[in-house]
Amino acid sequence: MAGPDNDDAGAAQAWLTAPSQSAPAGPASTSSASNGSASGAKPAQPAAGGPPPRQPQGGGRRAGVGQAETPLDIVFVSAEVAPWSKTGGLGDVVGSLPVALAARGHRVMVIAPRYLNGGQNDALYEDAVDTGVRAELALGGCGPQTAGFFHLHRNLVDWVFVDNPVFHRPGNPYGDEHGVFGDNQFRYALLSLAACEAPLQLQIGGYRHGEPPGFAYGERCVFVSNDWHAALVPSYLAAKYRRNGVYLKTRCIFAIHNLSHQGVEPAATFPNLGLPDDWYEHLSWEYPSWASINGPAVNLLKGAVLCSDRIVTVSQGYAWEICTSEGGWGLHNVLLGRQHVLNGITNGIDMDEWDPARDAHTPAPFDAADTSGKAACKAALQVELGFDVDARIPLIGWIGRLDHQKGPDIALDAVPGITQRGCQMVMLGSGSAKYEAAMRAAEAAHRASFRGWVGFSVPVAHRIVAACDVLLMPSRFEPCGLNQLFAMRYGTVPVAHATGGLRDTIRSYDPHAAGGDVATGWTYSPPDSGAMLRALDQALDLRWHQPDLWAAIMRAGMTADLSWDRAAADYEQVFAWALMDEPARAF
Ligand SMILES: Nc1ncnc2c1ncn2[C@@H]1O[C@H](COP(=O)(O)OP(=O)(O)O[C@H]2O[C@H](CO)[C@@H](O)[C@H](O)[C@H]2O)[C@@H](O)[C@H]1O
Repeated sequence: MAGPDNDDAGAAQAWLTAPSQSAPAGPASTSSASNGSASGAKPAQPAAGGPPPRQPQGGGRRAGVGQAETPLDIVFVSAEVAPWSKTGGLGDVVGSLPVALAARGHRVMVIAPRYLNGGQNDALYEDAVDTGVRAELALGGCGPQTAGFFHLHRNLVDWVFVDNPVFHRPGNPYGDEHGVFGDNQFRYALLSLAACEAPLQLQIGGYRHGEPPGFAYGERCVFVSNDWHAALVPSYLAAKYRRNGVYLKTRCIFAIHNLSHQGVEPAATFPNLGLPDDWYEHLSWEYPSWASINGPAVNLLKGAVLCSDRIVTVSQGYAWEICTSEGGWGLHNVLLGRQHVLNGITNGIDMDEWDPARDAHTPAPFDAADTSGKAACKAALQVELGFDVDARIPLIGWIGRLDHQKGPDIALDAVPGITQRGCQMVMLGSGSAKYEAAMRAAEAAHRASFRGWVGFSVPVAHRIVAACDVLLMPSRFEPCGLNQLFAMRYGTVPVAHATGGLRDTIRSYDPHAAGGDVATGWTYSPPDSGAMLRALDQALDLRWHQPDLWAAIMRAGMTADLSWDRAAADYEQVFAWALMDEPARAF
């Protein structure tokens, strides 16, 4: 069996039977639900009384990239971005949606921290040059702060990295082996305020349509601030800038990738945010009764829901779920109040990075026309894992953060049942120590046919996605999910809990369906191992007894339009709506 891979920068990782190292903590802040097409290609719904929705872009893959009717200056703000600082799906999205928007003719800047942790990952920032600009930031009780800006122009996008000592420390972006960093509210307030300065101060914006470099984006742009870490951007724009006559024509879209993290801290921290006193009401918050702590608090994500011009989340299913008491994490009433500006846009995937015909991490190329390379990938992974090498044995995979959301416990509960069915299974994940221990125990008990990998390794993720027959996604909730999309592109059939983006993107097999589109996988409910095993049984039965239909299911996934160009066009529609309206909070 193979030992640990060392090809993933900065990752601590090991097969469980190899000498194991502790994995970096997963992302976390201080606190903390429709059927659809295979492509997820439903257009965003308009706000009530808003303009009619744009027509869908067509079902199949489009020959070329569309062009924007109105090129805009767009500024993304995010705590993580692939490849520099990805810890999960947020990094994937912010690494690829901006590229898709730039390819459509927009001028796009992405602003994220310049994380230096002393590991191999630091080298990724070497191509970014110091602009020499130092922004003085007024962050209230924290005193004046300085932010530097490093810049790299690549794939038509301006990648800007905010530099400050708070981003230079061992660990992952959000924490280290001791847990989540205690000053994350301050670190991401600094990022958010620096991001507001970047379009005004950086003379980098000259790359659109052959314009000469050397001028600023200026104050007529569209911000896309992502998740709680960038949730102060709409508040800063409204309270600090518009009140002073700046950014009057700018709009801010707030993108929710995961509502369970909201950036909640005690109310006493409000003065540290550098916001005027009268802004407190937008952020004020009482912990819900189910929270383990109580007392007055500030909730950065709540502020963004109230103050941003439009809100986007990453699937239509999730846009619905977060407006319910079950899926709203205490914010459903606030979200219901702004439902008229809330849209769900299903994520795409990076079709270059996740291309089975050109994947540098896998041993053999394949595509929908010829899947023989997939069999080679499976055999290679069986060798690597020390499993029997046999194409007939179903190989089942699971990849994700070891977090309650992703249902690693549900997957682990099913291990005895899966191995009894004669399958092999591999799990890749990092995060909670208790789930890591459970993976170790499962491997010890089922050494012939179960392997776990503790750590974060993009190459291993590619090898598992390419090799497996089935990918399990037992997530309790899933705003969009990317692994099911990667899996479909590699002919790996997803079996997933019918929730959020999983239900939107997987066309579930229905033996009673009369004609129509071929399925791309299975969805099941409720989110427990029994329901998951029943769906897996149906899938395996079909694989054995109707191989032609199984191949058609694989092909349907592999040929679905999962590209970002479709989603990028939907984002453009949201930008256009935002620009038609007055700012949500003028001052
Ligand atoms: N141990 C490991 N080694 C290597 N790679 C690993 C890994 N663990 C996870 N990954 C990778 O990290 C990414 C995770 O994507 P998800 O869609 O599951 O995102 P996540 O839940 O982090 O983010 C949130 O944001 C995204 C983006 O909007 C939503 O899709 C999602 O539903 C929402 O919860 C994938 O690229 C996956 O392959």
